[in-house]
Amino acid sequence: MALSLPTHPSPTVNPLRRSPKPTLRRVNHRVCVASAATPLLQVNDLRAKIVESNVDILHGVNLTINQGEVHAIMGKNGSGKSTFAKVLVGHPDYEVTGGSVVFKGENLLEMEPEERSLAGLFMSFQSPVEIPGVSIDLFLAMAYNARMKKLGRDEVGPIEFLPYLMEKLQLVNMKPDFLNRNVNQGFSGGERKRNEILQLAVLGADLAILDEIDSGLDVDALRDVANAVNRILTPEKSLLMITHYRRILDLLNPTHVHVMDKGKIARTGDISVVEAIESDGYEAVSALT
Ligand SMILES: Nc1ncnc2c1ncn2[C@@H]1O[C@H](COP(=O)(O)OP(=O)(O)OP(=O)(O)O)[C@@H](O)[C@H]1O
Repeated sequence: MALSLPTHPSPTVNPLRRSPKPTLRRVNHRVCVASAATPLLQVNDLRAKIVESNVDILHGVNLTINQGEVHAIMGKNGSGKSTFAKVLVGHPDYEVTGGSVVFKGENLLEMEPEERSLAGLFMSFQSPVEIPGVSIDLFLAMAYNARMKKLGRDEVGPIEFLPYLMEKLQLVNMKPDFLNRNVNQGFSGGERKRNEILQLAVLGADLAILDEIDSGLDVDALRDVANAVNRILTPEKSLLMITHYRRILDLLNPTHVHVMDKGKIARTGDISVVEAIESDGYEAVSALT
């Protein structure tokens, strides 16, 4: 890795994170850090359409996420879950047609996708891209240093970055030889998901959006990925996950479960919402609003 010499302090302390002034509270088995004033993410009446076809997909999404909360969005296929997540990170396929999104007190919709990531938003994609010829360690070092540069901080050299990377690799229970693989090339479904979680561990985020991180995983891989997410999550970090399955919810203990229907959040509750979905189906649960 051709990187400049290290100049910032211990790499085990992620310099991308800024310390809040927390007060502790307990939500659903997790000790959370309650921000005194503003929510971490405040979405109001968000509307969006597909740029190419002009088809409206989001029809007024409302959602509030505070520091330390774990939110799950469920819903029928095609209800708009992934579109919502992609609109949050600024995917160019979609145009916001109404509403507002405030992230850490700032207007998220005015930021470029890269700025959103720098501000502390991370998203895993259902189908991550392959990058032939670029090894994972090099990719992660480049991504990490790109952030350092944007933040006006010194880049990190290999001598400092590698121990930091190895620590994160251990955190997500992956073997070092994984780092020599090219990004997502020839990866199994499980390896792709683990790679996404490794990226999250290395780059850090105040709000991680995980879109179907559990899809296609065998039971052992699912438990590994969930354990890794639990180890990455600290009390002041928040998670928004999209899933169809209860198993990951049991492992990640969401504080809030939402049901999306026709581009809106149709119902919000705790894990009992999942029980209602399992016994009565989405139609019945959405119709309760
Ligand atoms: N870029 C796009 N081009 C064309 N259609 C799109 C695009 N993005 C979303 N859609 C359409 O918008 C609707 C919502 O899609 P979205 O992927 O958000 O649903 P979802 O709730 O995540 O579904 P699933 O549970 O199957 O993943 C679908 O009808 C989908 O085909």
